[in-house]
Amino acid sequence: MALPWRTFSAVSLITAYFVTAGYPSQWRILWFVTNFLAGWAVQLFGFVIWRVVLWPKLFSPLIGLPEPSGNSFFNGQWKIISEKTSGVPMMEWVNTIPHDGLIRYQGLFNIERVMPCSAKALGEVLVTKNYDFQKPSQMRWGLARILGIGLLLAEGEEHKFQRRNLLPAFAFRHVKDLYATFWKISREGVQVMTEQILADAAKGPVLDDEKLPENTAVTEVGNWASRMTLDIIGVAGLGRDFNAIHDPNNELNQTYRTLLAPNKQARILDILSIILPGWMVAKLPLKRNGTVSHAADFIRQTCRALIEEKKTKLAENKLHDLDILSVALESGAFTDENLVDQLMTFLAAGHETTASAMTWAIYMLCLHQDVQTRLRDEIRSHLPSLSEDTAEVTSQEIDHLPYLNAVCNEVLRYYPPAPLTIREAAVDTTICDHPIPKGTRVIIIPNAINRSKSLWGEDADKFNPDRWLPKFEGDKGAASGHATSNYAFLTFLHGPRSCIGQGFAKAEFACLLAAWVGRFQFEIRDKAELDEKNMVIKGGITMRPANGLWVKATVLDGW
Ligand code: HEM
Repeated sequence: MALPWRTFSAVSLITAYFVTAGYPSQWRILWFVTNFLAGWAVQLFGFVIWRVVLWPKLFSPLIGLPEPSGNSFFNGQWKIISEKTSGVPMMEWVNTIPHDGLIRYQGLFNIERVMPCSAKALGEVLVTKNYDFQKPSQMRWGLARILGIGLLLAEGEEHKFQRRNLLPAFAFRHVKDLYATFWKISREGVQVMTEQILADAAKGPVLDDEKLPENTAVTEVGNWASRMTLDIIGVAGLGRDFNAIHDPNNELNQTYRTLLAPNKQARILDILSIILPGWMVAKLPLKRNGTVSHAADFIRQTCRALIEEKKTKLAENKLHDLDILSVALESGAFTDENLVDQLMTFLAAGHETTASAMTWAIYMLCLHQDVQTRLRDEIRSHLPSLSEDTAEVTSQEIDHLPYLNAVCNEVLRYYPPAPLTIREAAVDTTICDHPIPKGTRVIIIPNAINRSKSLWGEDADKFNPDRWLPKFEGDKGAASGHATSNYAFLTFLHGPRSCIGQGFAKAEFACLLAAWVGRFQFEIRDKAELDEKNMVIKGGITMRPANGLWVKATVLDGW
């Protein structure tokens, strides 16, 4: 729906030129400007009538696809979409609107969106016709400032090249050697968290006149999770300890917190980018644009310095590190600037997502105390105590804890950290034989698909880690949570644009969760949040509790 401002300007210029050609020279500039503006206004009016009314209501080939009822005349379902968390209205639509794999809905200015909902439709968009569907240029512009044009934002041949050359760094044979690092940093994080909780508990553990049990304090877990995942991606991804665990004021940590904090101006810029080109939005004189530029410069500089360090080591033949950057650097496939873009991508894509998963895991364990106890029993009886400073864990030990993996998978299904993602048809194409015109927005919504009853069964809406455990010897369905298709679990997407860091993230998440649950007992601070409907969620690229997740954490003895 981006405004064709170049065409409008060209047509207005040409029209104004010819219309005013015979005017006396003293009036000519005034009439030229008036004609130019009038030309723009007429075209804009025509464009709005065509795009907002005529196309979506009378001409679009998408008319006739199942859609939610109660559209507003000009803004479709925008009110409900903007009020609720990303993907939440679609969670209801996917289960209540009868469909053959596609649902159409309209957003702001009736812009049409298509949501693939069946395994066949998702398979076409994500795998067989993957390169027919690209990330919209407006979205790429916005994100490229913080992520660089790394793997996440590259398209077509450039994407294929980058993916091929980065895949070895994320292969299991490589990631399995990183488990020891994940465990070491998880243990370090839990030690610092333990000290803080015991210190707060010693100050007088009182919450709204309620006396807390011994060794218990109130803490916000999202912040701890972000600091630990930032240090993990630092060491295991880039070979640098950012020290965010020990220093909450660490500049990189603060930079990401500022970028990701809910912000009115950021929301305005997002909405403007629906109609204006990305570069124009980035130049608007708003404070938020300055903050983003400043943050992006700092992140870019940090990444550049890291690459310089590694290159020096490589030149001196001293590069034997296991981190992802070292493997990518040794491949020799990337220029320095391209590596900077990749690092910026790994930093952002690789820490907030796992921190979101950790936050939702703790929330779910607060709501399901039986799951928390059962998980702790498994962890304490199979993994070395955190007090053993030199104890290491291997991929074998972590990957063979059935309940730990079941809980991790169920959290990732139930609260996917990236709730939705957007594609745009780059050519006229089809999904499930239905024509999809070039430019159509296709919205892939893990938040909705992961809870689709037609794919998961009637209990799709229930948090139940047991669905990931075998029901009998040799039960192959356990690996996919007993869903009817692999496409039912969309948390990391599928196909050539699926999350390249999936194996890394799952291992990191399992290590962190095991260390936290082995050491602490968690209870929700605000009892109202025991009802999920009362949990206010901040949507966006990743999904988190809007006001943080505040819990009562008790340091437990004996492990
Ligand atoms: C629980 C944690 C994570 C989740 C839920 C997650 C989810 C996703 C999703 C949904 C995508 C596809 C986005 C799109 O195409 O619109 C993606 C892509 C990507 N992720 Fe992750 N991610 C996680 C962790 C990580 C980690 C730890 C790394 C790096 C170390 C990483 C690196 C990437 C990269 C580079 C891409 C782009 C892949 C491509 O386009 O070829 N992610 N991730």
